[in-house]
Amino acid sequence: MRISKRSSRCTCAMTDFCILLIQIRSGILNTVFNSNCLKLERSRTGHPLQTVVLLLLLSLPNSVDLSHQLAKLQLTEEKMKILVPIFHPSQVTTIDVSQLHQDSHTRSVLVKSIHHACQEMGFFKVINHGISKTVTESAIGSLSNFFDLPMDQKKLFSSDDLSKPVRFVTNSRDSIKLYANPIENWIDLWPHNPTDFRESLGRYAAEVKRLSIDIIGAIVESLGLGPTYLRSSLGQGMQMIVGSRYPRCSSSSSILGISSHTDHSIITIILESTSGVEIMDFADSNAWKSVPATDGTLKVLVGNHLEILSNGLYKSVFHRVVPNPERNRISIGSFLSLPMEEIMEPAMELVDEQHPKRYKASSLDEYIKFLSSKEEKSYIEGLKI
Ligand SMILES: O=C(O)CCC(=O)C(=O)O
Ligand SMILES: [Fe+2]
Repeated sequence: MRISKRSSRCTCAMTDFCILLIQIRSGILNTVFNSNCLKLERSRTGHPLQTVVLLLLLSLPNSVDLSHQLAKLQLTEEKMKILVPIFHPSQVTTIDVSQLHQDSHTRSVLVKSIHHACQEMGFFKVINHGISKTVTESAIGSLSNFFDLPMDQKKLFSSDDLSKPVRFVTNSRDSIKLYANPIENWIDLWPHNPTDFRESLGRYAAEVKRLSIDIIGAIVESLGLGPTYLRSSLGQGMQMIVGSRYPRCSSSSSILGISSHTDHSIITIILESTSGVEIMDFADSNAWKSVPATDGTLKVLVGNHLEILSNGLYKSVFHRVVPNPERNRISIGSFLSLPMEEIMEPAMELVDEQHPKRYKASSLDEYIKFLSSKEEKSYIEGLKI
């Protein structure tokens, strides 16, 4: 393993607090230098890592055999893992959903935070969202039991047709897509093995749909559109549930669970058994940063159809998934959109002479057709005017 330093001058003293951004991919350690100064991020436990990392880096000539250095410093894979960059907690907005229903002042403070998070980061976390641990744990548990089934049973749900309401796919992860709203239209197509699959996943799907509608209410308000904007359509909106299992994979492997993409939805809500989501920080030279999973917390991501609605004020967030080196990772993404044929277009209230329409109208149906085409441009790029 070899590394070349872009700058050999480090202006930091050993005692300085700097942030070192290290990414371990393809067995290569990339150090990112900022203003000629090593930047050192706090570990997940909150302890600065400058001693160990600066010892490592200050001992490096321009090009060194890093494995040897790591061995010398006894930097095991376990220790290296905590060096993957994470968003500083102060950068990540956490919305206490229970407070959205308190007095109007409290709501408007939260709506402002949501506006900031959607505009600056493209995602936020939610706590006190009203979905109980029993519901989330049994959804994750049933899904995990489904993935444990022999491949021939899971493959009963495989298809080349991307528009199938239930579709199992196996590649760098196992995943199953389930259309989920209105649930009575689809649930009979879902797997019935394990026997509690429909009940556990169905319950979670219903609760996360309610939560999504609530959050979209606050998001449209944050755009100045009034909290009931879209609401009547969303009740009948298309909700896709995508359950995934990412096999445990060494952190030195180059395999990604899912590569960089944006979601088609208005918003996506992610429930996960363990960390793995990385978000592109466009305020920091498009660096990939992880957003560690925390118990009881869900992640909310801005999707393409919200980018369209907001006329580009909120951008759909680039994200990817990195497998966990210690255990399999199970996640459940809930993607809420308007009903299949209904078009999403920039809100008229956000379009004027200074802010001309920046996106063509598009429906979910068109997105699915787009997926089946071999178009090179991304869906959202193709809609830009
Ligand atoms: O597994 C996850 O946490 C996210 C999955 C995802 O980004 C997707 O299915 O679009
Ligand atoms: Fe995604």
